Amino acid sequence: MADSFSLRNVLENFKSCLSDNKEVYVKYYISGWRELVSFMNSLGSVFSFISKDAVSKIQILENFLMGENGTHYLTVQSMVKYELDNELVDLTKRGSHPESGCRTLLRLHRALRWLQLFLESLRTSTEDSKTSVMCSEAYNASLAQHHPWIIRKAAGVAFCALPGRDAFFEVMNAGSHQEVITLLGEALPLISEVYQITEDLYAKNKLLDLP
Ligand SMILES: CCCCCCCC/C=C\CCCCCCCC(=O)N[C@@H](COP(=O)(O)O)[C@H](O)/C=C/CCCCCCCCCCCCC
Repeated sequence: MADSFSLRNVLENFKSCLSDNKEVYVKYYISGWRELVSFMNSLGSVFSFISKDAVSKIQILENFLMGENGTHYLTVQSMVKYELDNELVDLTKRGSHPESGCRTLLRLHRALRWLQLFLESLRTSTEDSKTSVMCSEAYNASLAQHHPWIIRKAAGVAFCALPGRDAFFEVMNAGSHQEVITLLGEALPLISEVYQITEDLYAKNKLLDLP
């Protein structure tokens, strides 16, 4: 299991995500995802196909942020404005901008909804709740509708390999079960706010169905 992972680090990144005027910093958004991916990697190779996809999307965004136009990628708001103003987004079908920042972040944004639902389910779970069931219910209510059959099947198989609730709480590395639950209660409003701000921005700009 990952020694360095801590739910607190995830919380800190999502806390740092929002600027005073409620813009979402790309830097902390992808740092939050990096933490989560390191956690997922510690769960075994059955999750590799998921973490590879997440890492490649994180990397695309990091490359934009570190690139010559990086100042436009400081926040999700500035990225959307820059890419739309400069016609850098494939809006209806994939073409000359297959890996725009907007479409790449949208994939992680949809996964953030899964995370929100899964963590809420964990927070309110009881001793006999099953992580595989919680994970799969969260997935079916969010990401699944954007995935083809083959990915849904593979994800279902991976969920069955999740550790039980007690082991899961242990690897979150945030103290006793009660402390983990308290921390989840602090993290969830932050994650939800980042999710909602991004959702509203994408909806306003008609970007929620980018190919
Ligand atoms: C606080 C600790 C507890 C929670 C720990 C959660 C750790 C989760 C870490 C990462 C989650 C993975 C994020 C996955 C992003 C998927 C993005 C996506 O939808 N990609 C698909 C579409 O991309 P394009 O083809 O359009 O470029 C792509 O096809 C997906 C491929 C891989 C399969 C994705 C399955 C997603 C399942 C999400 C649940 C992860 C379960 C982990 C359980 C700990």
